[in-house]
Amino acid sequence: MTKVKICGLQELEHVRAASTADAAGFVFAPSRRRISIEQAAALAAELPESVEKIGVFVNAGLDEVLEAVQKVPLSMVQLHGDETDDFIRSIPVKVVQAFSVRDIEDVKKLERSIADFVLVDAPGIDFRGGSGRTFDWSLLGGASIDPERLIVAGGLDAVNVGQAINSLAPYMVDVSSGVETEGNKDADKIKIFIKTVKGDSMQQTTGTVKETGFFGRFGGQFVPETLMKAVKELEAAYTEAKDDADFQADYHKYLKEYVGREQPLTYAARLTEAWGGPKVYLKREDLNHTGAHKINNAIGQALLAIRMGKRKIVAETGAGQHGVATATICALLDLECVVFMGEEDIRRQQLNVFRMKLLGAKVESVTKGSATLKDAVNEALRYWVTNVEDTHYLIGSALGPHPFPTMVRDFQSVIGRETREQILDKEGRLPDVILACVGGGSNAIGMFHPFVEDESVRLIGVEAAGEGVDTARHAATLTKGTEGVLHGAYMKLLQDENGQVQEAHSISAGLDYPGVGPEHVHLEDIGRVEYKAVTDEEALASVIKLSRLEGIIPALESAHAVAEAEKTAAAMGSDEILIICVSGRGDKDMATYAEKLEGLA
Ligand SMILES: O=C(O)c1ccccc1N[C@@H]1O[C@H](COP(=O)(O)O)[C@@H](O)[C@H]1O
Repeated sequence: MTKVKICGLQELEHVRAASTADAAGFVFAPSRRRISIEQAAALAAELPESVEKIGVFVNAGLDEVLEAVQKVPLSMVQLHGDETDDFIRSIPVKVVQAFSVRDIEDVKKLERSIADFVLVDAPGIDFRGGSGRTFDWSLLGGASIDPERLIVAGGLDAVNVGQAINSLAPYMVDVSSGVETEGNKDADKIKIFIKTVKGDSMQQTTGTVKETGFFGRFGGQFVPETLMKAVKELEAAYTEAKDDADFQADYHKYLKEYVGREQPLTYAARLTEAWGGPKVYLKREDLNHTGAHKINNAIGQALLAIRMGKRKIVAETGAGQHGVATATICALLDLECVVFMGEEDIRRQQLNVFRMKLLGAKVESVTKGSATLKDAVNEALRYWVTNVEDTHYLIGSALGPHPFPTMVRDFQSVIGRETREQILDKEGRLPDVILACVGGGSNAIGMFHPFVEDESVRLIGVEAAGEGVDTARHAATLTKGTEGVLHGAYMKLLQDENGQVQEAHSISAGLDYPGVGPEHVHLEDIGRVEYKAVTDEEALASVIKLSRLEGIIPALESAHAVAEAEKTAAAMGSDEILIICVSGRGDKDMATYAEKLEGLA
């Protein structure tokens, strides 16, 4: 099992919290975490003998290192400076040599290390280490280093450590900033980190939940132990609620009286004429209160949270539609609401940011990674880990650990159920083709689910091809992704050969997620649903078409489904029926349309 080191300890309370770790680090180098040899000795005395006591130095004199080894006493020494091989040989205990990894040249250097262990870290900012930043783990892909000598550090925390272990299989993981709050060590975070790695790492969880929440081979509950209780509690609460007539009545009352359901299935006469093929119908999720399908799910989960006695909600948002839906429901039901949103998405979707604030939600800007949806999910998960007792994570798509993908699908299935009844009513038969856009995949799974058993109905999910699926800038997870774990579920995702999650791109903030809901991956796997990809440019052209032909300005996400529908319709006859799910309206995208569409129009 991977060992854990908690570094930068300065106070007794935190030393105690770290007593179940395998190693404790004391920083003697220039740092805000620096302590004296005497202080380290007093703290080390409180630790069990089995815990390694590691001193961190940067270009210190040999006398200082030897004094610390003897007085603390230290069982290992960690060197972050430019220490020579002779210096390393002079140290009477095991030595960890740290390397900042920026490029392949750094990897070559660490391969030559004579130290007992090699520690890989991100380059420091103010000091030689402890910056809280991750480095590109894939650089170690071809490195000739025995994993039994490898210690991984740099920006680790309870959320990403599972992925670090899965990618690099190191001897030990080392954390400092990731177990701090506002620059100080946090006893809860220390315990959570240790438990995540030792008690129930992502790898170990696999075995325990094989039976639960899988769609074929996909899904599951790949979460740290610290979230397992909350996930199980949610699973139990949802299992009970979904069969409870009162809960269902309440949920449907809000859908009718607050969201404004049922939404029409509009016959698109001019689009039908322009495409010259099948009869085209539009399922009008754009008419929902708050402007998109997201509210169907937000209401269901908020009611469930209240049923579980949780009155605080955390959510992530990409385009802002889920954030607005969540903030809306929280205002309505008097729940506290925090929404994490990538800085890049905040820039693209300012109107929705203001809406959320106006509704009383706190919007937290996420600057890590690509500062988009996946990073917002990471931060929301982190927040949930530390506030799990009184907070429900109201996830916005059919993603995450079981029961989220099933639960979100069920709450969104109102789309497909209404559509089914409406088309039978209007045409007396089922449609030939249904299309919906897929980011995480919630409007699509809600639309498809009631038709999955109807083999005559062709189901097409449409992903974002961004600037093209053969470029590096797309979000076509099902088309180009490979299998792996992301945000608690086994799915398909955009990752490199070392399991590093890649950045997804789409002009549409709601589609640029590098994974996809596990049920979609299963439906593709068994050949029930086809998945296609549409570029930014094609989606923009469809915005113009739908606006001019039907007087409906779609959201950028929905425009992807319209673009693919046009291609599909070209091969269909006039006796056939095609339905497009218009998942949301374009108000939120108006700034992008104003910027991009002048030339095209
Ligand atoms: O923690 C410090 O302040 C520090 C200062 C100088 C050298 C190393 C230091 N700490 C080491 O840095 C890495 C990564 O820490 P983080 O989790 O990214 O904050 C770790 O090995 C610490 O031992």
